[in-house]
Amino acid sequence: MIKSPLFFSPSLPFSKPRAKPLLSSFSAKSQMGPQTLLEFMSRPQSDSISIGDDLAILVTHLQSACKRISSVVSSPFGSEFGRSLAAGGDGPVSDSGRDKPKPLDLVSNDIILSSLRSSGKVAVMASEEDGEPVWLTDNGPFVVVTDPLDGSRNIDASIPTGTIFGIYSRLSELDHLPVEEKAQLNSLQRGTRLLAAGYVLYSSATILCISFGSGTHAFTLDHSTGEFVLTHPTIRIPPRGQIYSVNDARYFDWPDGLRQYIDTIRQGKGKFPKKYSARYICSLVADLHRTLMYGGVVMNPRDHLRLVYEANPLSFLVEHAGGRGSDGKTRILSIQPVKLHQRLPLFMGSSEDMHELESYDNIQQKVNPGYEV
Ligand SMILES: O=P(O)(O)OC[C@H]1O[C@](O)(COP(=O)(O)O)[C@@H](O)[C@@H]1O
Repeated sequence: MIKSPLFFSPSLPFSKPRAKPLLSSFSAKSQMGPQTLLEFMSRPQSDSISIGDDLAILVTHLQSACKRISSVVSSPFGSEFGRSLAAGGDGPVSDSGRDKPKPLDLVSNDIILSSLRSSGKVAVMASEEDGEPVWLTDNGPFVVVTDPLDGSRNIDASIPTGTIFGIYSRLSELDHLPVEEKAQLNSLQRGTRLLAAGYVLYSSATILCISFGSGTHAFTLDHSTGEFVLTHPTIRIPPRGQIYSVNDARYFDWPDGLRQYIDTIRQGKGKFPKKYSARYICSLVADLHRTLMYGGVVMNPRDHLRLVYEANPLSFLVEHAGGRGSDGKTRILSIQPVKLHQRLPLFMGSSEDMHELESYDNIQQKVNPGYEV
């Protein structure tokens, strides 16, 4: 049974979540209305997987953090508003080859960090916004990897953005190591070890998509109650789509294999004899969400996206929806990370489309002239 309170008070200005005391109170089937995320977590996922109280508490804190981020990104007062909500405000970030962060990235990072800290369940958080992982508490059972606000380069144009997260068990066999070392090693676990992963899409709707290792499920934020409610149970990505998603202004920097693949499916000459359409938002969570719904492939063929907190959590979701995530040669989840901000090409999508794409062999873009937009 859960002993600690499930909700910390996010004091949202526009919608107040109805605080409910304990996860155990959700174990009975909801009598009215759609199933909330809390109710969902109180049920066994499958014969082999049930979500323990500790993990449910952590996810509850994470979803509260994402509701706050949702308010921040949609606020007319922008980052000033976000700054006042965030626990620690912004601050200097060391550059270890990462892109220059925008203010709302930092605000979102602070919100996530503060929610993980107050959950009491997280030993270490590794974020896109921090040069090194942050150690939180020695006996926290979990490790969280996150990109707090992906796609923020487009935020001034109100393009959808997203939070990405992955949850691992803390490796207790490393407990004796110095803090910096165990923080690093805990954060560099292979994707196959993920316990859960998810994203939150901030778009016309705020959607939390999550997998605990048995199916991928999406919940939509009901602004009238402040609850995420189950709207897309057990998502199955269609085995074939008719959409490819890539920044094809880079066509002339692509290797032959990728060009041939795109040329072929555009003309309807691939294994699926229909002409494909292109869709590219340039916001990874939004492009992936559409791909999960409609099928097809979403890709960034150059070494740009990060293995630990982008490719792994998203590939976990795709695999549990019946699709595939790859770097063009290797299954993403099987790659051993060697550094926190490691970048790689990323291809995800419908199983048959991915199979066809990977059969072209030479699809990873090695040329990178340093694009400015
Ligand atoms: O410039 P490209 O290669 O099209 O990359 C776009 C991708 O970069 C991202 O913006 C992430 O990169 P940043 O973290 O540098 O913003 C994704 O959301 C998007 O899919």
